Amino acid sequence: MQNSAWKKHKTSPLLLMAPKTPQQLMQVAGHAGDFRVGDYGTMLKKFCEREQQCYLRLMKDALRPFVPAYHGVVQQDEEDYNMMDNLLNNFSTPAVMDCKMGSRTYLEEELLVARERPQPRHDMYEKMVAVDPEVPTAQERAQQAVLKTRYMQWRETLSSTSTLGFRIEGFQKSSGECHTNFKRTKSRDQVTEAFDSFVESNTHIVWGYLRWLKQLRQVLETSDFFRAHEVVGSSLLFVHDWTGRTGVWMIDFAKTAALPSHITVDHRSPWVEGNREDGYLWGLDNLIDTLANIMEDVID
Ligand SMILES: Nc1ncnc2c1ncn2[C@@H]1O[C@H](COP(=O)(O)OP(=O)(O)OP(=O)(O)O)[C@@H](O)[C@H]1O
Ligand SMILES: O=P(O)(O)O[C@@H]1[C@H](O)[C@H](O)[C@@H](OP(=O)(O)O)[C@H](OP(=O)(O)O)[C@H]1O
Repeated sequence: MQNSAWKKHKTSPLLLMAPKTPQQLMQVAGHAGDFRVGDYGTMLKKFCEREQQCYLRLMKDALRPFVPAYHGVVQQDEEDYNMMDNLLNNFSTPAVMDCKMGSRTYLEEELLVARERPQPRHDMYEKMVAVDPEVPTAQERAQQAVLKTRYMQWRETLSSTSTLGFRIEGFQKSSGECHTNFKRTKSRDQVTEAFDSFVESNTHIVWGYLRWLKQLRQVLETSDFFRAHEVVGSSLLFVHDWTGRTGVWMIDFAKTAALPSHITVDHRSPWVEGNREDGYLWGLDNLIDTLANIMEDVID
C-alpha cells in the first residue's frame, strides 16, 4: 500500500476487499471542502474528535449496519481526516438525499457559549437576509450580524425541523440534477412533494426506504449508543439507483455528544433547555408516516 496514512492505522478486512478504483465524491449538503475521496472505496471527512469517538463506539454498537464503516484517521497534505466507507459504493449512478434529523440543530453547550462569549456572525446575517430581509431585529441590522444559535433557531422554524423533527437538506438525482433549495420546505405536503421528486414517483423505491427506516427505528430503540447520546445535526443519507436498490444510513456525528450518566432522554419529548432531548425519534416517526402516506395515496 502506497499511502503513508496506511502505516499509521491498521485497515479492516472489509476495506481490503473494497475496490482500489477512485470513487466519485458526491456531496449534497454540508461544509464545502471538508471531504476528499479516499483509496479503496472510502471517503475522508475533515477530522473532528467528537465524530471519531462516536464512530469508534458505533463500530461496536447495534447501529453498526446503519453507519458507514469507520477506518481510523489518515493524513493528506498535513490535514487529518476521519476515513469511512463511501456509502455510494455498490450503487450504479445513484440518487442521494440528505435529511437532517431532530428538532434541534445546535448543542446546549453552544447556547451557553453564545451567552457567555457572544460572537455575532456577519456571514449568517447575510444568509438570513438573503432568504428574508425582514427577519433581523433592529440590533442585528445595526450590527449586520447574528448569533449562530439565533440563526440556527430561525432555520429550524423556517423549515420542517421545528414542525416535523427533520428537514431535507438537499438531493441529487441520478441524472446529476441537484436540488438544495429547501430552507422553506416546512409543511408535510411540501416535504412529500420534494420526496416524490427525489424518487421520481417510484413507489418501489419509497417502499424500500420505508423498510430501511422501520428497521432503523427498531435498532435505535435498543441501541446502547443511542440511549447514551444527544444526537444533534446528524443526517440520514438516502441512496437508491435504477436497479431498485435502496439504502439509508446515519451520517455526521460531529455534534453528537455523550450524555452525563444522570440524564436520560427518550428522543421524542420536546426539548427544554437542560433536558438534552434532540427529537430524533419524533422526527423519524414523522418521516416514516410521511413516506407511508405516499404509499397509501398510491394504493387508494
Ligand atoms: N460516508 C459517506 N458516504 C457517501 N457520502 C457521504 C458520506 N458522508 C457524507 N457524505 C456526503 O457528504 C454530505 C455532507 O456530509 P456531512 O453531513 O457529514 O457534512 P457536514 O459538513 O458535517 O454537514 P453539516 O453542515 O450538517 O455540519 C452528505 O450530504 C453526503 O452527500
Ligand atoms: O445550512 P446553512 O443555512 O448554510 O447553515 C449551516 C448549517 O446549519 C450547518 O449545520 C452548520 O454547521 P454545524 O452543524 O457544524 O454547526 C453551519 O454552521 P457553521 O457556519 O458554524 O459551520 C451553518 O452555517
